[in-house]
Amino acid sequence: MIDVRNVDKSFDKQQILTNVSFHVNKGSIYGMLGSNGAGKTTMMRMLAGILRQDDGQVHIDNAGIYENTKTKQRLIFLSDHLYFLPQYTIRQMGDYYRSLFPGWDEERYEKLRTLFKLDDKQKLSRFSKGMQRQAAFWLALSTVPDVLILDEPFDGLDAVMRQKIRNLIIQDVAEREMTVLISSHNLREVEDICDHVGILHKGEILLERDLDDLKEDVHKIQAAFKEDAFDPDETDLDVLHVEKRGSVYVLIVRGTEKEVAQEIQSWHPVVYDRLPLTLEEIFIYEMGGVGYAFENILV
Ligand SMILES: Nc1ncnc2c1ncn2[C@@H]1O[C@H](COP(=O)(O)OP(=O)(O)OP(=O)(O)O)[C@@H](O)[C@H]1O
Repeated sequence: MIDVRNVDKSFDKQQILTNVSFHVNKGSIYGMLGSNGAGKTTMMRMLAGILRQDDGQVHIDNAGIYENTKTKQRLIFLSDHLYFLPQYTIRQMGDYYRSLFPGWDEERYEKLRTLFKLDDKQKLSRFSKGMQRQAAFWLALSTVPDVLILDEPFDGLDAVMRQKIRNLIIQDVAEREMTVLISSHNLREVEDICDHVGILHKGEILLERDLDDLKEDVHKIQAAFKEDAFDPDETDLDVLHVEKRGSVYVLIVRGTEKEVAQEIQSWHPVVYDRLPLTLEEIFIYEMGGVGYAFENILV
C-alpha cells in the first residue's frame, strides 16, 4: 500500500532524510517512532503529497503521490498543527471537504455527531485545542479515507476521547482495511494500536519490525550467579544494556528466547527470570545503542 524506497530529502542543503525505505501493508497500523527532529513530520508531509522527495520513491498503491490527485482524495493527513479555514464552522468545513473528497459520507458524519457531541454550527476558532482535534477526526473519518496519516494525533485529547477515537480507527482498519501511519511520542499509545513500528533517527531508519516480533526479539533478563562468575562481555549475547543491582544482573539483550536462555544457562545462574519489555523500554535501549542514551543527570 505505502511503499517508500531510498528517499532523500534536504532543506537548504541540510540533509534531513537519507536513504529511507519502509513499507506499510494495506489494513495495517504502522507506528513511526523517533527522536525529536528525526524527520518524521517531513516524511509524513511527503506521504501526504505536500512535499516532494529529492531522490527515491514515495508510492501509495503503486504510484507516486506528489502529483496524484486521485490518491490524495482517498488520503487524509492530520498534522500536529491543525488548520481550518478562518471563521469556518465544522459544518462549513464538512461542506468544503465534501467538495474535495469523493468518499465523503454524510450518513457517517451524522453518526459521528453522537460520538463527538460538538456543536457543528460553532466557529472552530472558539473551540479548545482538544475540541479542535475532535473536530478534525470527525471531518477526517467522514471522508472514509483509505489512508490515514496522523502526526501526534492524540495530543490534547482526554483519556475517554482517546479511547473512542482509537476504537473508531481500529474499526475502520478491521472492517474496510484502512491503512494508517501514526507518529507519536506516546509509546504506550503506539503500543496499544500499532501492529508494525519503524524507528527513525537522524533521518535514517534504525529498525523496522512487526511489533510482536520485535517484542519476541528483545528481552529483559534478571539473573544472579554463584560467586559472581559472570561477565557480560565474555558472553555471546547481543547486549543492549547492562546494570548490576547488588548481586543481580539486569540485562537487555537481543536474540531469540532460546538463544538467550541457552547462553545464560551456560553460566549456571542461581536466579534467572525473563521479564516483558514495553515498547518504551525497547525504544530507549535501541536508541542507546546508537548513542542517543538517556543520562541520569539531575540539575
Ligand atoms: N520547511 C523546513 N525548512 C527547513 N528545515 C526544516 C523544515 N521542516 C523541517 N525542517 C528540519 O528538518 C528536521 C526534521 O524535522 P521534522 O519536523 O521532520 O522532525 P520530527 O521527527 O517530526 O521531530 P519532532 O519529533 O520533534 O516533531 C529538523 O531539523 C527541522 O528543523
